Amino acid sequence: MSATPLAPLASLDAIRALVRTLPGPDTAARAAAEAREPTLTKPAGSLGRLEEIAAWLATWQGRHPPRLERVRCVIFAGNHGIAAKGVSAFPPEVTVQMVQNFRNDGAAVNQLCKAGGAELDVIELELDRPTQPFDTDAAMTEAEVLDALNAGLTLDLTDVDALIVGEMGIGNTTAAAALALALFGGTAEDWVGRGTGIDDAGFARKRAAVDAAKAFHGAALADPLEALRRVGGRELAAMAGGVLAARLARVPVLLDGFICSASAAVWQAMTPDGLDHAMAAHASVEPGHRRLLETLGKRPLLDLGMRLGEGSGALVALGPLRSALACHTGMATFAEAGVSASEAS
Ligand SMILES: Cc1cc2ncn([C@H]3O[C@H](COP(=O)(O)O)[C@@H](O)[C@H]3O)c2cc1C
Ligand SMILES: O=C(O)c1cccnc1
Repeated sequence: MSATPLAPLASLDAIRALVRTLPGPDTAARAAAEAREPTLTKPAGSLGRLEEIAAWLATWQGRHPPRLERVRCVIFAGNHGIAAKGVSAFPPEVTVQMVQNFRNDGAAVNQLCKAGGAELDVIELELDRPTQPFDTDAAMTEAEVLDALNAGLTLDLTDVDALIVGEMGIGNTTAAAALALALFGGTAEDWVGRGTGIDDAGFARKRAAVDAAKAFHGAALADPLEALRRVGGRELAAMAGGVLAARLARVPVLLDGFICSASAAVWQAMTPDGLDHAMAAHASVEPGHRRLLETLGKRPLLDLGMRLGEGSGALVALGPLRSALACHTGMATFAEAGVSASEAS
């Protein structure tokens, strides 16, 4: 386990090197969780995916029993040059206005943190300096994307049992679509959805922006970190950084919706096991999200028709996580309870 917080990394190559040496699963902790499960007073497998969650928490915390005492939710906010091109139903100033709402305890994420038992932090990433419009330029310079990655990489995860990263950034479903296309191919139609609820004309502009980005950046998008720099955004890079920091600190991650998942997907595009410590909390209404989760091989825990971002879907999924943990750690075994075990051998 690495010391936390990490020192900022000096280059994208340093991040590439880090991704080549990611810590793997703790197989002893997983074995301990899997050994306990059939001893508990229930028919084998009867708690369904709750059993899988308990083993996953143990595996990626490197601890049995796992725990969920301290859950951290960090919202990163960034502004996007592409938002000036009419790709969102809302104006770009909503980003900073919503940050104020987070600070005033007025947003969905504030209520869901309280309901789910998570600490909330909001990190603003140069809101007065939007990224460049990525259909005609690279969104960020190398120094800018590195700074944003480091905002997540240097999160203090000491004693944190699970991490949720969320975002606020008007226009960022367009950036997420462009990033998903860069990482996994396909067409703009595959990845572009209506985000905050854009009308038909705006939806066409969104697809055109993603098509234009594909044509403008071309083969340069083949490298995942370069794709993040060219078509991503500050909050996307920071979320990716946070997900990587969590892997190094042995902290399991709950992925939120489309923007969060596309950002984290950079690591799986770089190395096949890059997101094994992350579980898909929910399936967003944004159609690109389902496609992305299928591509990543991740089955969402919940499907509640949500399409908000802010970490909201991941926070709701703390319910099933806490339920899984309560059963795994609190249930009596057949021997303890004097309940007869199954007669099937
Ligand atoms: C009031 C409000 C609160 C939000 N909270 C999250 N988002 C979500 O919507 C934005 C992405 O959608 P698009 O790409 O269509 O702009 C992001 O800020 C995302 O976090 C919000 C959007 C609005 C308007
Ligand atoms: O899936 C998401 O996270 C999402 C979808 C629409 C708008 N904002 C976020």
